[in-house]
Amino acid sequence: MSHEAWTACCERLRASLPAQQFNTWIRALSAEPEEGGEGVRLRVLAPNRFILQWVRERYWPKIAEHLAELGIAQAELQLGAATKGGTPPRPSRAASAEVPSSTDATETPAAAAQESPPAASPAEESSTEPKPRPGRSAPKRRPLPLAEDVAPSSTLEALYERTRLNPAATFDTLVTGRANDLARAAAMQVAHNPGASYNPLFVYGGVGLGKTHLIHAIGNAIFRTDPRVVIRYVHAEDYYADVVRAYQQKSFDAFKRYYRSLDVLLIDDIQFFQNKARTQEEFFHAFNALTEAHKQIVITCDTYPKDIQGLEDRLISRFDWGLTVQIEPPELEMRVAIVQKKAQLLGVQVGDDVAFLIAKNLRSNVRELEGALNKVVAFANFHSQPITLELAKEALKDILHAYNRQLSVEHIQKTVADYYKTKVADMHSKKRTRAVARPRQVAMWLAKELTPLSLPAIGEAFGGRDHTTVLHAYRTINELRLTDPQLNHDVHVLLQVLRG
Ligand SMILES: Nc1ncnc2c1ncn2[C@@H]1O[C@H](COP(=O)(O)OP(=O)(O)OP(=O)(O)O)[C@@H](O)[C@H]1O
Repeated sequence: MSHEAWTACCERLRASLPAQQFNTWIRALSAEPEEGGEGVRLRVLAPNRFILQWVRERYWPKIAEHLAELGIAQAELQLGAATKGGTPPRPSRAASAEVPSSTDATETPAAAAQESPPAASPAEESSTEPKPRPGRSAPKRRPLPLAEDVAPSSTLEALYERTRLNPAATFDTLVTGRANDLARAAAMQVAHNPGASYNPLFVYGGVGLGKTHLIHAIGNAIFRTDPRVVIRYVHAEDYYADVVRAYQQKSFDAFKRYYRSLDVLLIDDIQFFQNKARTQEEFFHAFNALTEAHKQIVITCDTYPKDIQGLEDRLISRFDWGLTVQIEPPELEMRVAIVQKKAQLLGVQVGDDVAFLIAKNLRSNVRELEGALNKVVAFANFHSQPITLELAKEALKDILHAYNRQLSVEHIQKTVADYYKTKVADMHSKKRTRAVARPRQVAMWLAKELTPLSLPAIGEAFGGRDHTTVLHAYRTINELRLTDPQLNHDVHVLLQVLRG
């Protein structure tokens, strides 16, 4: 009776949980009647403490409720293996991990490019303080340990918090297509075998194409397999801020100890190390120490290693040691799939026609796709209407209008040059005086907002500039719009003029 109840309970859980969660956490459990029990008492067994703790925190109330409805009044969750009925299926150590989303760890936001010297800027103030843990003895683990137990005093939440990972960015929530399948496969390999496969794994690609998502997915997968692995996600700007702080507070020992104590270092947007000599030096030594100890390093960047400007050769050559993979802009089908996946994650129904509308008009980056979907969902909520094609067109009319008018970059450049009384030729020139550079940045910003062109294509139209220059201009103007009323007014007027 109790075995049947357990089977029925599992069926209910299978129906109510995402497959990944069910396969990872519930299939790992087994059940047996308690000795001397009359078929109404059940011991549910978890094969290790990690699973025990996770199931207890997340699923046990629901499991107990189902069992009660199925006539099992007393059920207990314990550590142990089933003594009969075969070995329960073990959770897969494969990398398609799912980390429950109830932790409050947040993704470190990518801030705008910063070329200023390392003074105490707000970006540094808000950066994450390194957290050296002097009491922690150097790990002697090769290979990384299995998930057999977790120190009872450290809750999973606390361990997870230290990683700075975003629980929503997993392999499960990452849509795969031609644009990222190699990068994803390499990332899964690394997650499966940290420190032993590709070290470093270097992922590069344009803005908003999922590089950050991918390295969080690696971290989340490793954490799920073994929460004792010391993982840290850090944005390169925060690493830089940590270096500055260590310098100011003369705390380099603590800084070094902390970064070298990691088992997995996930460092995002390494192009921010450009021309920051001291940061590069520190990173060089941390890199060497970690790789020598077979600790895993994963790096993301917006360009191929050899194309990063202002980075020391010895660092660039090290980036080549492991595997370098690119993420490309997604093709239409993949963009449609991404919109649908994001809608599913938001818990909303979006028809193929709406997904297609968004995917067709927003081509260059996934973040924009997401932004458009959010706009449609917010619009529907606000008007209490279902998401139809008509509603989506209305919600996105600004974007579609810009797209349909096929505004050319040339037209934008001419309009901006007229407005600022400069020459169109200055849009292409290498001149960097403020009077020329600012209108050029405004024009780049407008080109990005009002045309479906990619950053490299916009850069090309502005005298063959690199896409990072366009990105920098875009971020600069976004920031200035918040702090400089005159510039904000200028942009507003130009938007009106160009949108007609
Ligand atoms: N293949 C994908 N499947 C699902 N979501 C994706 C995919 N690619 C990107 N995204 C989503 O798009 C958004 C932007 O991605 P992400 O921040 O990882 O880009 P990035 O390449 O790191 O950008 P940046 O260069 O600005 O740092 C995120 O919300 C991410 O979840």
